Amino acid sequence: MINKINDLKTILDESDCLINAQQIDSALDKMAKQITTDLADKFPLVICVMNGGLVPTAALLERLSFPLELDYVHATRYGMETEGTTLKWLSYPQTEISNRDVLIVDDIFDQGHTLQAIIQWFEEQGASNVFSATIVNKLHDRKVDMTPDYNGLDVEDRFLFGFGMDYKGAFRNLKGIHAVKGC
Ligand SMILES: O=P(O)(O)OC[C@H]1O[C@H](OP(=O)(O)OP(=O)(O)O)[C@H](O)[C@@H]1O
Ligand SMILES: Nc1nc2[nH]cnc2c(=O)[nH]1
Repeated sequence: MINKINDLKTILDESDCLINAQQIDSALDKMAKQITTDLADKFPLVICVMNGGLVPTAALLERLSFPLELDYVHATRYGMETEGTTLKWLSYPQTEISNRDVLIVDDIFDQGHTLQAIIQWFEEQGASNVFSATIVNKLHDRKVDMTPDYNGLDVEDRFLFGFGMDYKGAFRNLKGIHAVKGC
């Protein structure tokens, strides 16, 4: 365990902080304004995509002051790895979805397979509209054929952690977004 903690400290020390807490805050403020304009009268069902969506969802929710409901899905494509594989669903929402306006919140839009599959599932359950929001969009050309309705910031194509995103399970708690040295 001591070795693991020391390794993680080295990863953090050697990382590059690409986006700081203030930049995230102002991106969230802008997203919340747009979301309020679009959804304030729709009593949306906000869906947190666990685990990475936990911190972003909480940060977004405290900026939304209209009636909404909250639920979550737990789906993972990366697990403890830095390369994604097939999406594993670990938990489905309990709230009735048909005829609801749904807003899915996640930390990152990377290749987009996770968000695309989750949106498709909600559409199949009869949601009236499915919107999606991510804090960061990674810039590369390996994407699915869709983009989130709301995105905070674009970021370079490196392995990221912080503000919900993990490095081998750690660092979801960081206020900024960091990139692993050399990745
Ligand atoms: O756009 P994609 O290439 O599909 O990747 C994005 C997804 O990857 C991460 O989840 P992960 O599978 O690591 O699970 P986690 O949320 O528990 O970290 C992240 O939280 C997104 O849900
Ligand atoms: N932690 C983390 N999860 C991801 N899922 C997809 N891309 C990333 C990334 O860069 N970092």
